[in-house]
Amino acid sequence: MTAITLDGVKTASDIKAELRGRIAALRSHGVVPGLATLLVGNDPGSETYVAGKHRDCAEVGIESLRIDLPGSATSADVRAAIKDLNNSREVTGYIIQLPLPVGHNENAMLELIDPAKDADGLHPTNLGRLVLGIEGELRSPLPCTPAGIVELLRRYDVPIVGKNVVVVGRGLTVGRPLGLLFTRKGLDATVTLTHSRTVDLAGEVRRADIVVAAVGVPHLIQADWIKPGAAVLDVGITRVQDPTTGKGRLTGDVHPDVASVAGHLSPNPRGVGPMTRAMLLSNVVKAAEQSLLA
Ligand SMILES: Nc1nc(=O)c2c([nH]1)NC[C@@H]1CN(c3ccc(C(=O)N[C@@H](CCC(=O)O)C(=O)O)cc3)C=[N+]21
Repeated sequence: MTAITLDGVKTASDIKAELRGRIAALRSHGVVPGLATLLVGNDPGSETYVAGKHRDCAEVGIESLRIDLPGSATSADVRAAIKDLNNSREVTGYIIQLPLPVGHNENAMLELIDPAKDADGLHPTNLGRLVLGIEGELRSPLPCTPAGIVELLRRYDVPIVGKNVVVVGRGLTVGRPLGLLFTRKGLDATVTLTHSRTVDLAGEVRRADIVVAAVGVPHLIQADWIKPGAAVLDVGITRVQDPTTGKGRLTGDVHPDVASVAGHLSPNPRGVGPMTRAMLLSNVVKAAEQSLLA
């Protein structure tokens, strides 16, 4: 038996097709959604992701603006760029590409984002609304990777209510908000949030109906840890250099043999990554729709 592939590229493409119509409607009401990215330094991974976000915007009809600061930018420079983005009339939503180079206080910078323009859902107000469980998604953007994971499961009819979800990793952008999202009313999963000090990780994962691996340790999740038929989402990405060709390659957190045990498996790349980008677009469109109602 081999797992059903949770195809992030195809699903993201379906979502983009749906968004195109909503963006056209916004434009006909005089609202032009615009996404900006703020990138500091020149980490090659971050450059790739930012480029992808601008390509996606062009595909669906969202204007986009790219602000790139050199690695030598000071925290005052970053604060000034954030202030400009908050004040810009063209920018209806934006993200600060993480991680920022060492020496910058990421949480302090995230707090400076206008919560109404927070396309990543990482401002404390929006994370707070996630904790409070304020319903009506128009009210607050959800962090893109958690939202993308749930959307991918939904579109493949993977049941969530009452299921045991084991999340591996407690990071700000994935694990921690995902635990909050899965336990919301309506999703109603039972969540175990594991991390580097978890005593028996394999034992925890073995109880899971849904496993989300978001740690960035190549092939950490082994086939014999997986309950037969479980859904497995591979989120972590590590850039590894092929020893023979010297070419860069992406490796996920899930061992390839998991495909013979799992019921559903998201590949990596082409799984959660494209969904993350689709949810970013969705957050921008929702915020623009919200501005029409306000
Ligand atoms: N403020 C902020 N928001 C983020 O959402 C955010 C961030 N910072 N920092 C880094 C992580 C990582 N992330 C990815 C997005 C798309 C792919 C993606 O599209 N990956 C392609 C492969 C791309 C490639 O070839 O490198 C795929 O999975 O098929 C991956 C990872 C967003 N993040």
